[in-house]
Amino acid sequence: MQQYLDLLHRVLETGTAKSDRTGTGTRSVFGHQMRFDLAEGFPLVTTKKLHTRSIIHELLWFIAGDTNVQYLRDNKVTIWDEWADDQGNLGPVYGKQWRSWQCCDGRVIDQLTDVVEQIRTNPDSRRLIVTAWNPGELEHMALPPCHLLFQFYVADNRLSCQLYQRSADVFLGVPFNIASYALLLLMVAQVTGLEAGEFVHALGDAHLYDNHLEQAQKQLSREPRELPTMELEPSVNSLFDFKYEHFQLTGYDPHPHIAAPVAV
Ligand SMILES: Nc1nc(=O)c2c([nH]1)NC[C@@H]1CN(c3ccc(C(=O)N[C@@H](CCC(=O)O)C(=O)O)cc3)CN21
Ligand SMILES: O=c1ccn([C@H]2C[C@H](O)[C@@H](COP(=O)(O)O)O2)c(=O)[nH]1
Repeated sequence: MQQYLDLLHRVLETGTAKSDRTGTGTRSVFGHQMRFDLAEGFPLVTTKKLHTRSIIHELLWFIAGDTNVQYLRDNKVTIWDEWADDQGNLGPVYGKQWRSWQCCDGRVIDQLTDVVEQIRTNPDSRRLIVTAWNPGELEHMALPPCHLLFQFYVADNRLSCQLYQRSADVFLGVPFNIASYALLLLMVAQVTGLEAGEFVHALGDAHLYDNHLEQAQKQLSREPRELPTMELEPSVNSLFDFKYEHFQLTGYDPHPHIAAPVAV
């Protein structure tokens, strides 16, 4: 995961001090690209231990179209708790926009179902896009989407995916985001009968919060290790049939976890 360490290094060395909505303060750079070839292994940060259970459950929860944290709580995933209201609702966040985007003429669009169908039937399309940035609904969301638009691309029987992330918490959020989209790419590749190609990650405001700087330095002092392998149950042929038990991670041997406070 040299790509990730390069990003940490760039933000630490060249980032501009910038205030932010949470009042924490950040070091920030604007515009960064990372590329991960899934043939080289599953891109899970090895310089600190990541909680893959949270990453998998969060992705299954997005794909199910769910926007209430109850499913996450039932599975002991707490990463969205700070943003939920007292009923556990987050408003029309990712799950709603991916699976049931509401049009003003009353139609409801299932972008995920549509994009999988388009990859199968029209793989050369340059419109293989899912977007969560719904300006008409932003004010009702607990947090406007950070990973807000992704595009698929098929060439040489390989499926690639590029994500645009407007705002990136480099220490806590980004390792989750990379693993989550790499997993989504593996899942969509399997159900469309393609090989997984590259995950391309484009960042807008890429920042380290001021209370994550020591933790970032600590990671940079560690030697990256070999990437693990993620295997999916091969009999699953619909994106909506994946369950937690269908994912098997092997060969993950990270350095110890590094705790950091999340900016709310
Ligand atoms: N400031 C901020 N950063 C984020 O990354 C973020 C938000 N806010 N708000 C919405 C979601 C929630 N996400 C989060 C929230 C918390 C962790 C976190 O605390 N991670 C710890 C513990 C992991 C766990 O409990 O599973 C970590 O060490 O990775 C990660 C992603 C990503 N998003
Ligand atoms: O998937 C995610 C979700 C959120 N983040 C981070 C990026 C920012 O630090 C905050 C959001 O604050 P804004 O003021 O709305 O930009 O959450 C992330 O990195 N990844």
